[in-house]
Amino acid sequence: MNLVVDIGNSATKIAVFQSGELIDRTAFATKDFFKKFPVFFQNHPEIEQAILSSVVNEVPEIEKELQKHFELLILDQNTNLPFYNLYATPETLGKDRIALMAAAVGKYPSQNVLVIDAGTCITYDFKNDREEYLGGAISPGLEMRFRALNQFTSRLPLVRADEQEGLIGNSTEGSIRTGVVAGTTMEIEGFIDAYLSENKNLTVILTGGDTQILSMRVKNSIFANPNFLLEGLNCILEFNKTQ
Ligand SMILES: Nc1ncnc2c1ncn2[C@@H]1O[C@H](COP(=O)(O)OP(=O)(O)O)[C@@H](O)[C@H]1O
Ligand SMILES: CC(C)(COP(=O)(O)O)[C@@H](O)C(=O)NCCC(=O)O
Repeated sequence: MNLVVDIGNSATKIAVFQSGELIDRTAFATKDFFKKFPVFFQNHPEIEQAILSSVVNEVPEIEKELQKHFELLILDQNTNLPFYNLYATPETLGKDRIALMAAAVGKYPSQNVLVIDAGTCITYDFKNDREEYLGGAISPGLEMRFRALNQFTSRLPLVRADEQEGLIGNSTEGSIRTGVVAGTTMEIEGFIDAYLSENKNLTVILTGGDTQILSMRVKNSIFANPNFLLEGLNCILEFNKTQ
């Protein structure tokens, strides 16, 4: 059994995989790790190996805690990967983006794949049918857009996404929701259309904390999979067992 740990900028996600299948997962604020992890671990004493991916700066205490219990692979720029990394600055590439590309290779080998991760930021990552990772894009996530409008103005309230928003917002809150949620949806559709125009056979995955709200709105054909990153971490762990 494998444990995978993904520390993002908003939340920590942990999951257990058995024979390639995700059998349990949980998510919590990273500051609660030492409260939440022991409870989760108690239910899975069979875990032997673990992988950790983090995009936040300091997690030595979490690393130590995991190393106490498991053989731990810390994902970094030197980890063996099942794809060719052509990013110009691999040393600064987010570990979460590496995991997403590993999932793309593991689940869609020999295909062009665009992975859109709607988390704190929205990342776009592309690998081609020769298993080459080329890069993509980084833009602000939904929560970040809502908070930026509130923080950088005097009069705009902090708004949250709601069930739906129209094309024409007819109130301050409605206008913000349209700008943020419909605007992000159009951004995503625009990126997908642009990638499609250059890559005829393209598989598109949407993942991250805002998968649900955005997958309901995006018109293009996509696979919504909120666990894609966790699955990629498991692929990397398995890949390194066989090296
Ligand atoms: N209950 C929730 N708590 C925090 N964020 C949430 C929640 N539900 C949805 N979200 C959205 O999910 C995003 C975080 O997604 P996630 O994939 O966990 O991000 P990260 O990997 O960057 O930590 C937030 O920016 C927010 O828009
Ligand atoms: C772009 C990110 C902040 C996304 O983080 P997330 O929204 O998943 O928490 C992260 O992948 C990161 O810190 N990247 C480093 C820069 C790069 O990938 O080039």
